[in-house]
Amino acid sequence: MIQIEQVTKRYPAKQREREVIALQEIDLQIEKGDIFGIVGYSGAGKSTLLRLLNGLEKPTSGSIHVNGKKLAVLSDGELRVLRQKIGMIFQHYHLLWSRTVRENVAFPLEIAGKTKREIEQRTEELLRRVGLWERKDAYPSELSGGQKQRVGIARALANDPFLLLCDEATSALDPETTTSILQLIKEINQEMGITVALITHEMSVVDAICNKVAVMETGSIVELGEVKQVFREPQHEVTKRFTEGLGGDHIA
Ligand SMILES: Nc1ncnc2c1ncn2[C@@H]1O[C@H](COP(=O)(O)OP(=O)(O)OP(=O)(O)O)[C@@H](O)[C@H]1O
Repeated sequence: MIQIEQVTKRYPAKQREREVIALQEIDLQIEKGDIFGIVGYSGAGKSTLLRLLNGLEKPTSGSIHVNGKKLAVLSDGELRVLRQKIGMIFQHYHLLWSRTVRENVAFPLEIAGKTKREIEQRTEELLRRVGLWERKDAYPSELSGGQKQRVGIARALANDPFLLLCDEATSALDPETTTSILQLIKEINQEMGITVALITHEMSVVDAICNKVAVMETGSIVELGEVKQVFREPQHEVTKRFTEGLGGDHIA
């Protein structure tokens, strides 16, 4: 589904600052149905990789194919259509604070030009799915962190994405809420067949729901493979540090 080949991303030097090589010769494949974890410390290049995946930025060199289409050759219009089919959730939710829960979920449907009736139906369906229909008229400021992330998830699913990108989606949540949000992401993956790519600095998140993992350090992937295998025999120092003391609370 996603093929990343020899991708390098450089940010040119600015006054007094040197050029940054955010990603260096990255090779990565994400297959349909994966819950793919990308883990690394701050500055490793995870967010840059996510921005390249949804076409927000272009690689300096190398190629990215999504569903067989090379991103670099898509027109702005084609990229926009593709991006409607890529849902995204964020650490700080990025909700519209002046809109109710229902209106937040309706927003991407309005942009996609759906009819009022379609929007009403789909919004109700999604809010019921994430367990927030009762709070449909609340404003984000009236919700807990976990509830806000459920709104974010419902909004991300609005246009039937084939891919869900999660940017530190549970990093602002307490452990119990984290477990329930990860459970929901897992269910979405299994029930709706949506492929998930998530970035995190917490190996416990990878442990809980991912089947594959890439460990990043300073712009490179230092370890890659099936989660079980990587956890059983971590090879790289960074992976060893990340996997130390993990108990293996996998969500089935
Ligand atoms: N727009 C930009 N211009 C210049 N440098 C950038 C830009 N975006 C990212 N970088 C640099 O690229 C490197 C990788 O950053 P990135 O945000 O991808 O890492 P990360 O692993 O997501 O870290 P964090 O977890 O802190 O978000 C860092 O050195 C960062 O300073």
